[in-house]
Amino acid sequence: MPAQLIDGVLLSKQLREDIAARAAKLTAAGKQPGLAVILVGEDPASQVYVRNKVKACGDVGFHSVLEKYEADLSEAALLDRIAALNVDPAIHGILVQMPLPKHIDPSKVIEAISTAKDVDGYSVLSAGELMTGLEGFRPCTPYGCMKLIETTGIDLRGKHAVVIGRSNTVGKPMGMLLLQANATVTICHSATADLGYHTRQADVIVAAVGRRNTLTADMVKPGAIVIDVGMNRDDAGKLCGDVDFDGVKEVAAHITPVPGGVGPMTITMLLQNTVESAERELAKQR
Ligand SMILES: Nc1nc(=O)c2c([nH]1)NC[C@@H]1CN(c3ccc(C(=O)N[C@@H](CCC(=O)O)C(=O)O)cc3)C=[N+]21
Repeated sequence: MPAQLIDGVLLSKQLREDIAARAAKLTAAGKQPGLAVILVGEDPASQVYVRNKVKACGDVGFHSVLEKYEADLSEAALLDRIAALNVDPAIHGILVQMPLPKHIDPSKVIEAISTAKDVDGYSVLSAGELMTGLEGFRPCTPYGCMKLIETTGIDLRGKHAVVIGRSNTVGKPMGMLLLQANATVTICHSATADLGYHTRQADVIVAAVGRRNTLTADMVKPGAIVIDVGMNRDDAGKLCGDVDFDGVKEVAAHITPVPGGVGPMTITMLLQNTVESAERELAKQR
């Protein structure tokens, strides 16, 4: 296959070694990094994700707590738990797994998390910090995508990057990070008239739609970098991304697989944000 595989498992392993070393230092200084993960309801996919996050914490020497609640937990009770975790000195990151049950307003919940512990980077303030280039937590998935792109050694300055998808958690922050790296950025979405017209001009394509086969080989310029954020199931029930991997790998120069690409990096950047949060906390005390 002409395209080189960008291996998110390998990169995660390398980055997690550094995170573990930083965690060990913090622990020795009496400030072991701590992550609280809150899951409301029994969504089976969410159960798997939060278990992976908690396991990853253990692997790098973090303290972690997994709080599981029934789907009928009240919004007020959830907000109370967040208020307690906000002032818990053993906790440096708070992650409320999305999606939440319908009777809970996700935006109220996200904004209740102390900005200093918003390791998902989902709050309005974190979004503003990203947009204005201030220090703060970057959303884990787009942040991980940037790290994956960096491994190619290709400088994004002056390159044309096309993001497919405009969600608050991936598409929009992805556009901002690419812009900060001096790329020329186009954000495409469901109302884009001719998606292929845009993607064929792209040096970098980030597909974050949630629909398989959104990006096919005829839509890709030879030599492009293709990052696949999608998490879908094919007809056989196998995990697949938004990109027609088998076709696109013959055209692109670099491509991420699903699984083994963006997914593991999302968790790695969550760990990185959490260790950074603990480091900032320690620096404040000194
Ligand atoms: N507050 C919040 N923060 C999140 O970061 C968040 C969330 N809610 N809700 C759901 C999405 C989804 N997400 C994934 C993370 C890792 C993998 C991952 O590790 N995927 C593996 C495969 C896992 C498998 O085999 O199922 C891979 O791509 O190789 C997937 C999905 C984080 N999310």
